[in-house]
Amino acid sequence: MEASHIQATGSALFGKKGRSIPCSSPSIVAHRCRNQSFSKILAVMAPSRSPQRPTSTTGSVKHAMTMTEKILARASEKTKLEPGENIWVNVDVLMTHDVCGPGTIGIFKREFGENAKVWDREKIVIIPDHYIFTRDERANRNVDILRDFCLEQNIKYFYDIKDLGNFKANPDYKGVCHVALAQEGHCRPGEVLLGTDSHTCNAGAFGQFASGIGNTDAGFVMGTGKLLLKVPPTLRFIMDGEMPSFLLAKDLILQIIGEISVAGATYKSMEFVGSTVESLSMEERMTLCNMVVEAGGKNGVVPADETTFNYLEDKTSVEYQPMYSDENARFVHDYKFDVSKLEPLVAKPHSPDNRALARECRDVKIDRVYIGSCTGGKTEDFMAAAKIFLASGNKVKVPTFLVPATQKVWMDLYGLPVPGSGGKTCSQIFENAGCDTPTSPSCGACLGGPRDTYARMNEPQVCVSTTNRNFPGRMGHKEGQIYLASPYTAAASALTGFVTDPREFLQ
Ligand SMILES: CC(C)[C@H](C(=O)O)[C@@H](O)C(=O)O
Repeated sequence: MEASHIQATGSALFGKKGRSIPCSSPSIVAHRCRNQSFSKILAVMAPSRSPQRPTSTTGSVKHAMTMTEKILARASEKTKLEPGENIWVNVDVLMTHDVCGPGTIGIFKREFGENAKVWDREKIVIIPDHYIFTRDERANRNVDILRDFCLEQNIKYFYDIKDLGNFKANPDYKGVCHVALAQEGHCRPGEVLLGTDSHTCNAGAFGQFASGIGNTDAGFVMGTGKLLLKVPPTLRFIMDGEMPSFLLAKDLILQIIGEISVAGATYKSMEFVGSTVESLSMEERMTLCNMVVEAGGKNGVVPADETTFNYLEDKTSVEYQPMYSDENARFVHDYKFDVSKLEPLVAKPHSPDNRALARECRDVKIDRVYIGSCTGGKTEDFMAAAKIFLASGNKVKVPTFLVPATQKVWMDLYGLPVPGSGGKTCSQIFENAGCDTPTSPSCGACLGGPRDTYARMNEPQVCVSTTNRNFPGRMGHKEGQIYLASPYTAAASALTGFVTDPREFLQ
């Protein structure tokens, strides 16, 4: 098979329990390596910036490729390809949710027939998450349509919710699809994940090619497992320098989008490298990749490393093969950042590239704070907010809404001790600070939703939010004003009632 050339020197297979199998000759080496320790193999494999690291290359090294190109080459059974080429890609995972699932299913049935079977019942992941806790009948019906379809097709991964009154009574229910995909082990290096949601790019944090697609494309994938894709050229973002204690990945991506604009990466891959990126946790890498689409990017990728493999260790038993850019791969442009010099940022209304320093917006009086969504509703996002509340010891001055992304995040808020708090959980710290009680996990008011959605902006208010978009009307009211910010900045702003630089509380 042509694709085996891509697996040459320095690439590796990872499988059950995180074992890596360098595959310069896959079958032979896989066997030989079984006795090596995990850490020893990683020393050869992990994409450290040391010059000794062998880059993964194509069979011939004559045709250097970026990691995105390599993933797409493998998925299209080619040895090489060029940006701009149209290729048929074999999809590893297709994700859909309650907003786009019914449309996708409708197209699948129309094009393939009422009695057609999906291409692979184990590769389709269906996650109700958007408009869940609402009395809106059409929204409720969307979830029913997903349930009927999953039953009919015997879909293996359907994270259902039936009891809307108590999310905990639904053990299968997860919450926000992008976070659930990661937590449930569907994000794997070297694979192709397509989803009917623009923030599907979130999974690029795992070194996966992950991109949002429309319902028509998704209907086609559902029937065939394939999609015609144009190979994107790659922009590289090199982030070096020690990350100051008052910054989070949200600041990094707001910095980038402010730099290149909301159209700056249109139909391009964004590859994030550098010592700062390597130092980020998986959740922080997700925040970085999640907002790639806000710069127009087709996908974002972080090279998989020990942090990735450790995260995946207890989450998947599927074998995967990380891909890494060749040393002489072609990048359209390199953007370099000294992260040690950056400051906390916000994106002012009404565009994610309307960048400003948080400290320069101290005169902006706010009405509320929202912490949640695929971008800013993960466990570490809440831990960060709790750190600020703990440091201040004061109460919030504006209503502060907390929407955990998933059921697991919700449990973490009630179960994990916040470092340096003497054993307090996030939920206790939030209660002491006077925040609203963390609500049921879902996309919540990130994109407005039906009028009865928790924390929806039904008035023309000003909100500091850890979400991803601040377009007019995004969180409800069309005259609402949204300042996108990190969880640090959001918590600091909640404490003062103005847009606030978190250094006011962290130093
Ligand atoms: C509903 C869905 C199609 C949409 C998206 O694709 O991004 C939503 O998740 C959003 O964040 O705006």
